Amino acid sequence: MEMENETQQSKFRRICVFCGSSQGKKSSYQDAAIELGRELVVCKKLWFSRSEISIIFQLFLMHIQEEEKKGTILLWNPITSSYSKFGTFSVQIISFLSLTFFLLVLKKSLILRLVSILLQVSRNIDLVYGGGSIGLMGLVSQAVHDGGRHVIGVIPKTLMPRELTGETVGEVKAVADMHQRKAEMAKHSDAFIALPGGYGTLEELLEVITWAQLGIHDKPVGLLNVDGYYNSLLSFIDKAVEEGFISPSARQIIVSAPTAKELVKKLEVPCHESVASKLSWETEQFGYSKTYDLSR
Ligand SMILES: CC(C)=CCNc1ncnc2c1ncn2[C@@H]1O[C@H](COP(=O)(O)O)[C@@H](O)[C@H]1O
Repeated sequence: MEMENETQQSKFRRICVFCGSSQGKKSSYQDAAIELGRELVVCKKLWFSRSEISIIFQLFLMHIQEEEKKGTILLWNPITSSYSKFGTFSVQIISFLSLTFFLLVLKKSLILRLVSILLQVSRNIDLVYGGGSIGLMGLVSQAVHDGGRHVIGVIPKTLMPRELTGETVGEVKAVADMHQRKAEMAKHSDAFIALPGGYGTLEELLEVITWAQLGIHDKPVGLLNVDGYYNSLLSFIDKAVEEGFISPSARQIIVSAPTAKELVKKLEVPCHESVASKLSWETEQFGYSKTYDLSR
């Protein structure tokens, strides 16, 4: 039996999340931020690998053999209407039959459903974000931190006073300004996700899309379209494609989904090809002497 996709372990080590410094009016935005945080930490495992099945049955067999040695396993004999002890041969027959039953008779979907209820596996993705505990930023960072993953907040020195950003969980990276913040956030991440947000979120999102278009990085960019919040932005982008301002291949840079689970799953699949040749991000234009290579 072919077990595709044997593991759900993520290919991403760190994801950068852009989101509102406000919580938004609907509770669904806040729920989505928490759900995204949890999704980075853990996901339901949907598959057993062959080696795992074999281990489970070995353990099952060992358990039955132990019980059989103790003589605690009794078999109901309908002919004599009495219980008799379970022999080693019976143990082997039962183990063989149950294994065959599991692998050949039970439907794959049923096995998967059972397994997805029973098992959880870590995604183990760390978070990079704008720092602070205000708005959706606070909710997503707290969820990742609570899940035991590393959180890196990148904050410009001028925003560091707590009354502006609130208490930050995890590691704080102080940077000179907003430009350096975006470069640092991008450099330390393997993918980007935008939750609902305002000007700041839009600016950060559009910048990483533009960088992908220019070939500065080829990291996936996801839009968490909670309750259709970004529908009008997506329509506008489609209009720009129609009118010839955005190329159809550059349109593919944005991957969107209504839930965190679907979005992270979509991002795991290689999505956009490098739209332009790879460049190194020269930040001299912003007054830095250092060259940032965003490809990590
Ligand atoms: C001075 C002031 C109003 C500070 C508010 N406090 C903030 N602290 C940290 N990052 C922020 C703050 N406001 C906006 N940002 C940045 O802009 C994004 C959110 O902006 P917005 O709420 O979508 O538009 C965040 O990802 C973050 O990178």
